Amino acid sequence: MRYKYWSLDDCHHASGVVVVIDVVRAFTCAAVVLAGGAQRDYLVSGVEEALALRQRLPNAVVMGEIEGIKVPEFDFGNSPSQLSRINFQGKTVIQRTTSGTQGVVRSRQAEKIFAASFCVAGATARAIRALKPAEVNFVSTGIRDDGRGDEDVALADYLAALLSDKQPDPRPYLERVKNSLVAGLFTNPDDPDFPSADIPLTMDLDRYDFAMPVTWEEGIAFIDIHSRQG
Ligand SMILES: O=C(O)[C@H](CS(=O)(=O)O)OP(=O)(O)O
Repeated sequence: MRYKYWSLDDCHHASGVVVVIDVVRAFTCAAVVLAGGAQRDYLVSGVEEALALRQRLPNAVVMGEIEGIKVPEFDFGNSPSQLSRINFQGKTVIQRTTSGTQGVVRSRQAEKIFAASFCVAGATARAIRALKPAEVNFVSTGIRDDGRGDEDVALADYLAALLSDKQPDPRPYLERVKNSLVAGLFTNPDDPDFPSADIPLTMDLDRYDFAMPVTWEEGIAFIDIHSRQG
């Protein structure tokens, strides 16, 4: 299997099997709300788009952020520790984030997309392996010019090792999340936007036994419980 690495800047060229990665925090949040009972998690690019979709869909709530800060009109921010305390049974979630959902929306050449974080890593690797692809494309959505994004590249490296049957020790990969630049924002347990409890959740390897394949309907991307694999 061959592996290619992409960022938000060039992922519009990625084709075939594409794994869109956002460890801190969008796709940790996506897994949390699906595990918490959400029927569907729509992944959108714009704030207005998210709010308009909420108007159209029954039992819909919006979660996400701009640069990590909850949008006042949204129901929830982008904190997996806060979202893990909510019952999403019967709800449809609409998610808009600065990095993760943009990666999905921009990967328009992909034939198959998986949204991924460490808490669904094992199931994601199994779902990819079942497709027997010759090549896997990893989009690390957190990469920025200032050095941010190593937490996403760490997951790409870990998945590549898993897919190569190397039986990797996960600890050095998870250490990279802890030591990432973005993790340094999460020092205060009471910070409403960057609570310190979020980082341990983003490092909770295989917390959930499902992958998050993305489906498109009428031009809108979503993950739903019927698409779960792994
Ligand atoms: O809220 C987050 O963790 C980030 C904010 S940003 O990308 O660092 O501005 O968003 P996400 O899309 O979850 O990476």
